[in-house]
Amino acid sequence: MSTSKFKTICVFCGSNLGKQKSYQDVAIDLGKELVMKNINLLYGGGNIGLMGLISQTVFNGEVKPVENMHQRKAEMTHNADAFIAIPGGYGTLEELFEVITWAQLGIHNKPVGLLNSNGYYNSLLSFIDQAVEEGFINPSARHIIVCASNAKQLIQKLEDYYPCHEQVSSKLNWNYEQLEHSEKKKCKFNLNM
Ligand SMILES: C/C(=C\CNc1ncnc2c1ncn2[C@@H]1O[C@H](COP(=O)(O)O)[C@@H](O)[C@H]1O)CO
Repeated sequence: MSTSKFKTICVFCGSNLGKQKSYQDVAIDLGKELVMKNINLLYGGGNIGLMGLISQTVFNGEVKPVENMHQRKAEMTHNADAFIAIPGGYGTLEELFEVITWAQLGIHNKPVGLLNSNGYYNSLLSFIDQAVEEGFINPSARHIIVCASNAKQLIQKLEDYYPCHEQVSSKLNWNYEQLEHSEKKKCKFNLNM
């Protein structure tokens, strides 16, 4: 069993299974990768859809009852070392954008990964690029999202990204352009820019 920089990763994922088997495969693959790297899974708590699949793959773990959605999200954000979104619907998107927004505001400095299985998130990523082009998303904040098409690669990227991420967010509140040259170089490498 290998180890990771992350003790706990929070996964946002669909309460539906999706129409293609590849979406189910990605939930199972991510679950296996977490087990292999000895990383705890934190997730919404439902036993349906991709949520159910990933939790069955990882464990029959502790269930912590919460009062409401807000408390659940606060617990998830507080207790995770990193976040990963896999395919899902409105709930998944809402959770993903919330942690991105909080990273942008400097509320947390935990890495955020997007598991773009089967190109599921291609159109979302194109939209975000358009929002950057149109001046609504800061180019430095575009790089809050770390993408990969498989679980192993994504966790590796998030681990590589970790020190650089802390540098960017704590020193400069995500203003990449103001980084020292040496820091920029390191970020370019880590963020695949
Ligand atoms: C209470 C039960 C099922 C109700 N469904 C959910 N339970 C827990 N978490 C959920 C549930 N539905 C959505 N979520 C959260 O949103 C994400 C999935 O939403 P999507 O719209 O399907 O993308 C997921 O990450 C959850 O955190 C009985 O178990």
